[in-house]
Amino acid sequence: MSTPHGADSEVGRLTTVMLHRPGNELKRLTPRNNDKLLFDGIPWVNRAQEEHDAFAETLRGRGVEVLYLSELLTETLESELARNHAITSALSGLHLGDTMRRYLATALRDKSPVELTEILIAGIRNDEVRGGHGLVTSLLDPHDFLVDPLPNLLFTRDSSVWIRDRVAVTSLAMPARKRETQLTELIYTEHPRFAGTRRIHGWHNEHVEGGDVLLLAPGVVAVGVGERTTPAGVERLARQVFHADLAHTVLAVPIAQERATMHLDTICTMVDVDKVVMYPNIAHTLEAVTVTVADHGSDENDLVLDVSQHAPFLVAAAKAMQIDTLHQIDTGLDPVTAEREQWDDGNNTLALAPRVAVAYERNDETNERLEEAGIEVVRVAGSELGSGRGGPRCMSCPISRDPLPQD
Ligand SMILES: NC(=O)NCCC[C@H](N)C(=O)O
Repeated sequence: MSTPHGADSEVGRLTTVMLHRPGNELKRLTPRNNDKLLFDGIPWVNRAQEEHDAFAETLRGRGVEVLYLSELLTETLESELARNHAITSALSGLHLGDTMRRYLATALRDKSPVELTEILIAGIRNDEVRGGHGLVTSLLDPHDFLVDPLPNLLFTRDSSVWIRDRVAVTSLAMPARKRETQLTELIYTEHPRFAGTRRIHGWHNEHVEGGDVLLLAPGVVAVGVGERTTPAGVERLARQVFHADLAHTVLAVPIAQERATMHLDTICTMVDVDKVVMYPNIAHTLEAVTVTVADHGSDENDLVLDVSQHAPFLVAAAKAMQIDTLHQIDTGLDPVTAEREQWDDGNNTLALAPRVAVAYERNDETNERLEEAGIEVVRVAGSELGSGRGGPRCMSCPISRDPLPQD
């Protein structure tokens, strides 16, 4: 029997989370490729691992079961079907050519689940391959990747998101991250722990990234629309959650298409049932479009959506959540500190329960604001982890949260 999983809020007591401990994929980053691979610097890998281990230990210390994506993947790859599937998808890139694709397919089939996991995550560089040489490899640079490394797998938030008892495998927008969802989809499809889990969305659908999806309250889902999640992505997700009866309201929240605000959770996260920590420099201009069901129709595509005018985000959110006010706690102190701490993921907190949130220790002012508002701040180090531009929420995919207590 598989364990029931799922979450219907951002702040219900966190019981199980999926993390990815950064590994050799981070050692692939160089000053030549870090922009393309979506890192703002070259992390010191050992220190990043220490910081990540401390983060995981903090969660365990609070009673959270920590699952590692790489361990789930290795267990998944015990199945020959899953192994073949993983190899075929990893080698589907059109840059490989038939000669190298054939060579790698044969070579990878001989690898153990542990070795294959490592290769799927850390990638393969042209100069690391002994056979299969031909036209393509002689024209590629020795440092070019035949299979791209996945340094952003660290941010498990983005490649899948649980909405009630369903998991949405997302569809990542940036080329450097596309392969991540091949792995999450495989885990959720083939790993025995997730047997029987029903899925929505998928990597072949319109772009939706987990960092844009906030479960504001049971039945209310906010979705940022900007650099990553597209307008068509939020429409697809809305159709699916309404059709599966996972929510009654979706709030589509336009955010600036910039790196600093790549996901909704870079500017706003929940720390209590009625409190968000939010970037004040945009708080007053942030808007939302409220989407509900006008007619369920006979299937997902036939469902008719009711779409409101744009309204202030905090007002639209409170209305959908049926609360008087969604309170805002500001990032930083003054606009410049706020900008610095927003960049360093001051907004990107991970709630462990109502009024308990994990945050990067470096964001002194934001953490003080949170404490003044009655939030327990569980501080973790992120000097190296932060170079990928993600904080505690980005680095965690909640697999189970307790339902919120009824009052
Ligand atoms: N939810 C998040 O904001 N995730 C952080 C993703 C950072 C990663 N380097 C990226 O650019 O996609």
